[in-house]
Amino acid sequence: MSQPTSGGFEKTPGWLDWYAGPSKPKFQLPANSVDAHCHVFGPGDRFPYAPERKYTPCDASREQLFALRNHLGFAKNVIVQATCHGADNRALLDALTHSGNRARGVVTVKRSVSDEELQAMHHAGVRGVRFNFVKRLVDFTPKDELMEIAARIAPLGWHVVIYFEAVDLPELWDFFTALPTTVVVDHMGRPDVSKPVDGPEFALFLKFMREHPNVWSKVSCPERLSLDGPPALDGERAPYRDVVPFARKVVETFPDRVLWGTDWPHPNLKGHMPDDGLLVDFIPHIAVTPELQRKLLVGNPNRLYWPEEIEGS
Ligand SMILES: O=C(O)/C=C(\CC(=O)C(=O)O)C(=O)O
Repeated sequence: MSQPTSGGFEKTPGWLDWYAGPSKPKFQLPANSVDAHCHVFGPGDRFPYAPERKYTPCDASREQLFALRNHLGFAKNVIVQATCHGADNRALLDALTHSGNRARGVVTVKRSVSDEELQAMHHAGVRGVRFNFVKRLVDFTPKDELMEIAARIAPLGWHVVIYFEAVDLPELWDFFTALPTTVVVDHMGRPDVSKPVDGPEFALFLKFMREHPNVWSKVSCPERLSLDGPPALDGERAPYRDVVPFARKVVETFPDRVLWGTDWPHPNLKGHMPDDGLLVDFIPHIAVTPELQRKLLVGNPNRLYWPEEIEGS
């Protein structure tokens, strides 16, 4: 079924819509599990896509996200601002305020954001800002602007989410290691999984995490990182084998600093659109014991995004 893009927008040619009718996962998520990386897109007629965007997606509303959450068995979501909405966080904030305290957010802001706006975002459930360094997705923002934003959100107890590709880590190292907050890396810093897991490129990423205890990683997006699949489709029980050693290494080396998310609605995939139920079934391949699974899906995300519930318990 083709998904619409409302508001007079036209999807980027070749756009793959999110997968309607995902399977029910066989892996039963532990109680209070968090999908810690997902997005909402529009709908374009209510929340227009940003003029500076590099792609136009199909709509993916909060109602559809929350239906997927319930279908897969997650209790909560962390909604991350995607670049197609630029620094206009209204779709995300609308989703948070309609989540019944079951969603937190990570926004994109400019240095012109006011303290009052930051406070209002905090009240809505925002707990982080995202700095995106993937060149096909964003125009360059000067590092001094980003550092200024990091300094302003630090007193709110927020963290910084960073998105970059593995080859760019050396150049970004000094900036990342100077950030004054918890730092959460999207998708393990996008390793090139054709390279060895014990080779120098991934060793640098592991060193980044080992030497900086404030750095966390999402071990998400095997469907984005995999080079030879097979895709999580048509009941495939062992997808994305080439990503498993990388994600397992991070989960087992840093069990208290890893997060997992679906990345629904999976922007910019080219080859296939995964069945999100089968993506959940990927989790036990990378977190192989119940204890690792509980940390990845429950303990870590709740500590970062809902600490008040843990303190109050
Ligand atoms: O969904 C993701 O995490 C990855 C994205 C999209 C994105 O980050 C964005 O648009 O902000 C990608 O690699 O195209």
